Amino acid sequence: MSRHAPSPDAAAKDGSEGGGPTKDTNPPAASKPRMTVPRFRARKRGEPLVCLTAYTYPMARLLDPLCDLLLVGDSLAMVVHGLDSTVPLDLDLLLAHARAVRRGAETALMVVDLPFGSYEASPTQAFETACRVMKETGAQAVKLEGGTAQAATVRFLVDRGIPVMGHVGLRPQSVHLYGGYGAHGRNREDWQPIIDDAYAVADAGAFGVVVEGVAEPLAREITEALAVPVIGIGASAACDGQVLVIDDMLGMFDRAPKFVKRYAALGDEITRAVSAYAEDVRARRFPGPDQTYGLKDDGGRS
Ligand SMILES: Nc1nc(=O)c2c([nH]1)NC[C@@H]1CN(c3ccc(C(=O)N[C@@H](CCC(=O)O)C(=O)O)cc3)CN21
Ligand SMILES: CC(C)C(=O)C(=O)O
Ligand SMILES: [Mg+2]
Repeated sequence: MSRHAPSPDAAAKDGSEGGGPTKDTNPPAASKPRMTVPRFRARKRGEPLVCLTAYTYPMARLLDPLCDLLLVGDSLAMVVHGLDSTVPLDLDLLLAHARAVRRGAETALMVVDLPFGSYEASPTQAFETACRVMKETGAQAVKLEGGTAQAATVRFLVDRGIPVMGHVGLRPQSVHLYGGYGAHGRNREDWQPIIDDAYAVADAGAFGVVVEGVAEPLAREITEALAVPVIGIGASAACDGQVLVIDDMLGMFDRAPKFVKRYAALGDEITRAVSAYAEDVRARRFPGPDQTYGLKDDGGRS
């Protein structure tokens, strides 16, 4: 199976991560052709797009055959590193996770968030950061938060060959401006700036737009208006696809947003497994005979 094919390495700068030749695409799997930006864009109003975040190699391996898009989200800061928001996330830390994900992402479209402070100052700053993402991780696209205010930057990157996803509505990097992670657009008089944001990034050449934390009728209006896929998170089933933070939907993160559906309770499962291990160790039940080396000439044991 393609899952067990050798995993090509992305362009890691240092030899400590396995080196390997520089490749920007993996060989396509037999059953699932590699998702590309044009294929993704062509799914507008088609079969809904399945998207999830991934932060590590083993998780990327598991999700890749099941998803259209894997996002190395800046939610990494909160979910994996225990920070209070995405604001402090360090670019180099994100790049290291993105390189790991790239090794497990064979067919899904791989997108990496630009961290807070790494792109907002100018199109040039954004281009320099996005270049590092593309060259050092092997990602196919970047995502950045913002609408009208970032439209010139989106255009600048796309004109220079870097595919961009927009992210409008609830923008977690602006948490301190809003004072929290509340939903947006729950009153019709608040809709226009969000609609303007979505149009602005799409007109600037974004191949898709994440819409987060908005009321259903607004999500529907944006989805119907844009010519590119709208990926919702806490934004109703009206969108062209959905994205969730993987740890939230697996029940591994205890501060998951209210809009998350839990498809598993892996946190509980880990507690159960580790409790059983702890009891076994304390009772000297583990390791048992099957997990113990004997002497080579001892007969039954290996
Ligand atoms: N684990 C995780 N999942 C996410 O979806 C996610 C992150 N982290 N980090 C970055 C942002 C932050 N997100 C969040 C976080 C919390 C709520 C939430 O609980 N909202 C409450 C209101 C809270 C408030 O008013 O401050 C709600 O009822 O919608 C929503 C989105 C979405 N993103
Ligand atoms: C959930 C999504 C859209 C995201 O931006 C993230 O995980 O950082
Ligand atoms: Mg993000």
